[in-house]
Order: sequence, then C-alpha cells, then structure tokens
Amino acid sequence: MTTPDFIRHREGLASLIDGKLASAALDSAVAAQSAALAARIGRKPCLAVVLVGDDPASHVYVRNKVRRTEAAGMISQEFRRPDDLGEAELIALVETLNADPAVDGILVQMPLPAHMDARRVVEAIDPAKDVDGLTATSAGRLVLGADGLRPCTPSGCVWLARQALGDLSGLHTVVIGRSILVGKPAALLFLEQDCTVTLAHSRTRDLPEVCRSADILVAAVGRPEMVKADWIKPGACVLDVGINRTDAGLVGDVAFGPSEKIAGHITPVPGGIGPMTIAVLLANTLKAAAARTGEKITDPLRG
Ligand SMILES: NC(=O)C1=CN([C@@H]2O[C@H](COP(=O)(O)OP(=O)(O)OC[C@H]3O[C@@H](n4cnc5c(N)ncnc54)[C@H](OP(=O)(O)O)[C@@H]3O)[C@@H](O)[C@H]2O)C=CC1
Ligand SMILES: Nc1nc(=O)c2c([nH]1)NC[C@@H]1CN(c3ccc(C(=O)N[C@@H](CCC(=O)O)C(=O)O)cc3)C=[N+]21
Repeated sequence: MTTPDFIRHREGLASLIDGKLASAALDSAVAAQSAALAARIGRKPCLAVVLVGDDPASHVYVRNKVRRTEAAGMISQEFRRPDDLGEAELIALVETLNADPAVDGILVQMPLPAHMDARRVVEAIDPAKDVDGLTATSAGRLVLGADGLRPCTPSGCVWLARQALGDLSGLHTVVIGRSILVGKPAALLFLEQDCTVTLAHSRTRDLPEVCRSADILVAAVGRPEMVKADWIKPGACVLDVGINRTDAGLVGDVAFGPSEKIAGHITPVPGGIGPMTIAVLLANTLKAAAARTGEKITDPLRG
C-alpha cells in the first residue's frame, strides 16, 4: 500500500494525518463529479444549511461549509434565524426545503436552542436530503447495513483510518463518547469495517485501561486534552474529534504533545477531523443529488 501525501511519516513521532490536505483531495474528487453530474442534470447540486441563533463557533463552521461548497462547484444556500424562532417555524422552513426540487441536502446545525426539541426538527428532514445522516431512517439503514447517507464526522474518521492502516478487520477500536452525532454512529461504522468495537462513555469503568487496548482510538467527548499519553497503546491510530476552545486556543480531546510520542498515527486539532467532516458533507450532498435524479456516480469515499 502506498502512503497518501496527507499522511506524513516522522522519525520518532507518530505519523501525522493532515485532515486539511486529505479533505482538499476529497473536495477535488467531489468537484469533478459534481461538474459532470451538473452537466447531465442541468443544474448544480445544492446544500441548504440552517443556522438558528448566534453561537460564534457555529458561525465559523457554517462559513467554512459555505466556502467549500461553492469551491466544489455546488450551490450553497444559507438560512440564518434568530434563537427565539419557534420550533414550528423552523419545521416549516425544513418542509419548504424538502419541497424545493432544487435542494439536494439539508443540514440543520446543532445544537438548537434549548426551547426546541431537536429530534422533532431532525425528523422533519426528508431522508433523501438527510446529508447529516441523523434521521431515524438514516440511522436505521446504518444499523441494518443498508445503503444510505452516513453521519459525516464518523465517516471521515473511518476513511482516514483506512487510508492510514488499510484493512481494519480484527482491529480493536475504542470510541469514547456515545452521542447520536458522533460516537454511536462511529461505533457502527467501525463495526462495518470488521473491527472489534468498544463504545466508552462517562460511566465506563477504568477508561485509561480500556483505551490502552485500542488499536484505533476515537476521542469524541468535548473535554480538552482528557486523553493522556499513557492511555495510548504504542503504535495506535489516534483520531481526535474534540473541538475545545480554551485560553490557549483550539485543542482536541487528546493531549497531543505527549501522545504523538507514543501513537503510530495521530490527527491534530485544528486541521484533523474537522475539515474531513465538511469533505464528507459535500460528498453526501453529491450522493443525495445523484440519488434524487436517478444518476450514477462513484462514491468519492470509496473510489
Ligand atoms: N471535528 C468535528 O467535525 C466535530 C467535532 N465535534 C466535537 O466533538 C466533541 C464531542 O461532540 P458530541 O459527540 O456532539 O458531544 P456530546 O456532548 O453530545 O457527547 C459527549 C460524550 O462524551 C461522553 N463523556 C463526557 N465526559 C466523559 C468522561 N469524563 N469520560 C468518558 N466519556 C465522557 C458523554 O458520555 P454520556 O453519554 O455518558 O454523558 C457523551 O457520550 C465536542 O468537542 C465537539 O465540539 C462534534 C462534531 C463534529
Ligand atoms: N447538524 C450538525 N452536523 C454537524 O456535523 C455539526 C453540527 N451539527 N454541529 C457542530 C458540529 C461541529 N462540526 C464541525 C465541523 C467542522 C469543523 C472544522 O472545520 N474545524 C476546523 C477549525 C475551525 C475553527 O477554527 O473553528 C478544524 O478542526 O481544523 C469543526 C466542527 C460539525 N458539527
């Protein structure tokens, strides 16, 4: 297996998995297929992003998404609403986007304001446009192993692990965190790769010891530098999903400095899993556009 250029071998340190470079490679594959699809269907694939409220971090993600969607030759529609928007009005907006034939993908940015029931809002999304893979239909298809749209962040984790390690069959993957958005689907996606999977969470006993048995360690907790170097099996592949804003800047859930001396592969924060999430989102938008128009494409994450 040849190592892709976004995995950088370093003497005496873990190989660095550069998610920014990897996502640029995926983006250009998506852009090429998106242009070909647009020529066949007479319009560009289109992603609608809905952002409720004023969380500055959310605005940064949304701005990045808009920029990369347009760079990949797709249309980006952005809907910003104040955080006193009613749940019924938000669902009405989702239904308008469901009914719009020019919209292929709908993403409602989480978290939603506390006065809303996020599950009800997500369930309003047409599963054919569920590029976040969060509806019950998408989640059910994932459990069943049926075709469907998969959640972006965990798909990015699996893709990078495969690029770094090749066949994942039989490897022990420990996922820390069991959210609907990241941890739970990550466990199912690594299971689909024939990994032996442990799903750890806040009630897990002796988490450091559990982590020490991981060939692949996925940290999706939201606690700055919680995972210590002595939790890591020498040579393990460490995928850090955490995005934590601290006084020292943006840090992950893994203590990066000491851990890169132990791990075999590691993703940085920023520049790791975050950019990959957006790459998968664009790939999912392309897939949704192709499926909705009955066109065939090669899955950029497989090809
Ligand atoms: N890079 C990216 O693209 C993305 C990054 N993120 C980031 O990933 C992180 C996780 O996000 P998300 O999954 O939405 O977060 P949630 O807050 O929804 O879930 C956190 C999970 O961590 C578990 N947990 C909390 N404390 C501990 C602990 N001390 N030991 C073990 N497990 C613990 C919780 O367990 P329990 O269920 O028992 O409460 C829960 O399952 C955040 O930093 C977020 O910003 C999120 C999405 C995308
Ligand atoms: N419905 C929904 N789907 C999501 O996928 C979703 C969500 N809601 N809510 C919030 C989380 C978080 N998330 C990120 C995406 C990209 C970066 C990203 O590109 N991060 C850059 C840095 C950006 C910065 O500087 O803040 C990096 O890690 O290099 C981060 C976080 C998607 N999420």
